[in-house]
Amino acid sequence: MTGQPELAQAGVAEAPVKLGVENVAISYDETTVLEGVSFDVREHEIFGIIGPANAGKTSFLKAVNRMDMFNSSMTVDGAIRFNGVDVRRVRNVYGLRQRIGVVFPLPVGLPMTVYENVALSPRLRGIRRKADLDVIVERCLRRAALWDEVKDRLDSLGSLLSGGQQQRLTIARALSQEPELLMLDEFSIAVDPVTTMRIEDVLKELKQEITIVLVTNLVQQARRLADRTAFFLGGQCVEVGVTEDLFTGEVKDSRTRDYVEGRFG
Ligand SMILES: Nc1ncnc2c1ncn2[C@@H]1O[C@H](COP(=O)(O)OP(=O)(O)OP(=O)(O)O)[C@@H](O)[C@H]1O
Repeated sequence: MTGQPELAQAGVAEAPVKLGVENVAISYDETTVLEGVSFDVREHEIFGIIGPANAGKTSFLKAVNRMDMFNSSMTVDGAIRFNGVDVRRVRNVYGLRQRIGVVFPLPVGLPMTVYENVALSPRLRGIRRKADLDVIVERCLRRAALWDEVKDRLDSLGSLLSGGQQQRLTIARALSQEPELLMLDEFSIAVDPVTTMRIEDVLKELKQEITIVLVTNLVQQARRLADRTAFFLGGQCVEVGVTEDLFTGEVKDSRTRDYVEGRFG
């Protein structure tokens, strides 16, 4: 757990806890891939999670989003509280997922047009007027730094866009849910550096409105964006700290310094 001075330094001290993680362990069948993970993500914080492959980062996001429901081999122990309520006690998982948007590394385009990909969620929320949907679709596509490239082909299938465009479409789709918490898993894997920077700018703006958990293999991306960062390694959360501290050597565990300095991973 992080102490209050750290929170104050990261500028998130006063914010309520959005995601409370307590002693979480995740296993697939008999194999434990993550254990003993505890931290709080505060409202309007960008909370980074860094760590090498197989550290358990994606599994953690899946547990928050209750994907264990669809994978009988996946077991989650401990508590993950969203707005104070354990996600495993939430009956309406569909409703939970509306409030927690997730963008996974490889784009998963729904077999729909660009427009419908983004309009689907607002429609399901009951927004029917075309003019209202148009405004939402444009806003989400602009925020995902995609509007200029697709504004003349909104009726094309999303699957016909390039890989990087599809990735941005998944971001636009996640934003169209108006989530309270947005979790991004290596969103820039298929996106060029210029577009990555544009999306990073959007995330900085978005944190005024929502909370963001950012899993990234790019440690400098965590440095640019995250208020606090957790370092996962080999299925454990080695430490949580103010991001800038982790990059200036003020670490509790020397493995964190070695990782951010590129000595392994
Ligand atoms: N559905 C699954 N069934 C069985 N094992 C899994 C499953 N998903 C992940 N694992 C295992 O869990 C461990 C952690 O994987 P996870 O994807 O959570 O790590 P990660 O830190 O996100 O890695 P990367 O950066 O490579 O995406 C790995 O050993 C992986 O093989």
